[in-house]
Amino acid sequence: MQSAAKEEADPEKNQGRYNLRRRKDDGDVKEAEAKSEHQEERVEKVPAAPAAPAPTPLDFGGKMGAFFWMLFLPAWVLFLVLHVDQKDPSLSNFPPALPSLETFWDPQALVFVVLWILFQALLYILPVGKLSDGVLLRSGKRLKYRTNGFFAIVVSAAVVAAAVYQGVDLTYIHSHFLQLTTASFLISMMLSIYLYFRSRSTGPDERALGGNSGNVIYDFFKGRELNPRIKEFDLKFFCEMRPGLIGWCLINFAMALAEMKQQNLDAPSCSMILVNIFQLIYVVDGLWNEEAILTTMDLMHDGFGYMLAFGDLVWVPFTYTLQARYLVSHPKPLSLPLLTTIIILKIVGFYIFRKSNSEKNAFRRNPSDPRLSHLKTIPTATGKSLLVSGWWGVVRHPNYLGDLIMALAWSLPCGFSHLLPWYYMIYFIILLVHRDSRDMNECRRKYGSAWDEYCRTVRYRIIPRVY
Ligand SMILES: NC(=O)C1=CN([C@@H]2O[C@H](COP(=O)(O)OP(=O)(O)OC[C@H]3O[C@@H](n4cnc5c(N)ncnc54)[C@H](OP(=O)(O)O)[C@@H]3O)[C@@H](O)[C@H]2O)C=CC1
Ligand SMILES: CC(C)CCC[C@@H](C)[C@H]1CC=C2C3=C(CC[C@@]21C)[C@@]1(C)CC[C@H](O)C(C)(C)[C@@H]1CC3
Repeated sequence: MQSAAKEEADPEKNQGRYNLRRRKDDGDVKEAEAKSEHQEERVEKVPAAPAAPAPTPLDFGGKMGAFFWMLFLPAWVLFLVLHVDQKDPSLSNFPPALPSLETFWDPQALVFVVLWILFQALLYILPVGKLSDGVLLRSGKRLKYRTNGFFAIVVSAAVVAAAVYQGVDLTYIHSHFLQLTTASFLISMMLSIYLYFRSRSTGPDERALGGNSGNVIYDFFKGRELNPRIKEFDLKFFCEMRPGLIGWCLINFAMALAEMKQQNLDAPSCSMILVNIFQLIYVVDGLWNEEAILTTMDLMHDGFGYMLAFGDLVWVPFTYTLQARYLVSHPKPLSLPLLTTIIILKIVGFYIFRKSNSEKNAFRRNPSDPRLSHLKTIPTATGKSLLVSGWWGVVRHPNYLGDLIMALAWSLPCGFSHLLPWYYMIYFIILLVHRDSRDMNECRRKYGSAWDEYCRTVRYRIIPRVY
């Protein structure tokens, strides 16, 4: 029989067996049997790589659903882009008139999008910033990620500021929004096709459990390969954290300039400043805590396919900026009580969001972290434990709760004249409720009775005593 240390170092040889370890906070490690009830000490089973894990059940309405979403999502983006441009973007003016086909296409817009992505790729590969460890993969490997997102947004901001100072007119982004969206859509489509074809030469350990049904359309949509890389360049991590996310802030800033131009203002309106600052804080926080993304669902479980490529490169930059775009031609003065309420909501939401995400990330990175020793946990048969007190003892997704409160603070500055700027709030509720149910199924499959015990202890999913 191999020693615990040797088994851990060579997980390939340990298929089907577990290495049981009980960790005390003083770092003492000894072999032990796992207990099934709550316990003071952390019990960690270091998992051996399972041979051929069962694929997960189909999601998003299965094969037909994937086909529907692939067509519906770009159509929905097009609707939002065109509808918000109308003088009166109310539901009674649905649908917006379709422009002529040639209006969709502008080669210059494509060049700008490509240059932006290349610029972000350059910042990503620079040997600046930390190299962070990803989670342990089924193959027993652990990937390294260059987490220099904060550096990337600071350099991007400096470059954009210099360009504006030199007289570059960023309101081009406002006037060519449709063409920029089309260009980004084309790039996301080409990327998805590339991802699908390259995934055919990957082994089972490199594939996501959820994107390998055998159905071309479903797998293309969901994504087959878990961590597609070109040498050290991680495509999923890069796309999720850089061009679209930083592009979101760039577009918001361009909308503030467009508002000043269109409304003949010396400075952006108060609502526009709030939306810009709030969303900038959200993005900067994500990049500052970039390492935490490595323990989120997308990075750990989802394959990289159309859904995420489109989501990262089109959906985020061109729909998350809707509030700023709306405000360009629909100014909203804010009363002092409303302004104060909005700011308080943002602070409360952000606090819950950040604290809960950091707590889970710190726990997943080091279950023996002395700063978390006061928290109760439930051991599971996979070797990982579940937090059952602290933020993750209040509801099962405290991070979603914080995110939703922030989303409310982003929509309120746009007022109640139209439903359109509330789109993000409505979409986000649907997205997070669906993500929560996807995650519940995945965790039940992974953790079995331990997950049921967690759900019995922490009864509510997102909102205490409500849902
Ligand atoms: N703005 C946007 O468009 C979006 C923002 N988000 C935000 O991104 C963040 C990440 O979200 P997401 O990836 O969906 O989900 P989570 O970060 O909540 O990750 C879920 C995973 O956490 C682990 N986990 C669940 N419960 C526990 C527990 N009690 N103790 C320890 N680990 C637990 C499980 O993974 P395991 O056990 O395998 O480690 C589970 O699969 C959230 O703040 C969310 O609001 C998400 C989607 C879109
Ligand atoms: C197109 C579909 C309908 C849905 C696509 C979903 C994607 C847009 C989102 C899936 C998870 C995301 C996250 C963020 C952005 C949106 C997507 C890509 C995130 C990077 C935003 C910033 C946050 O701080 C975060 C926690 C890092 C987010 C992680 C998840």
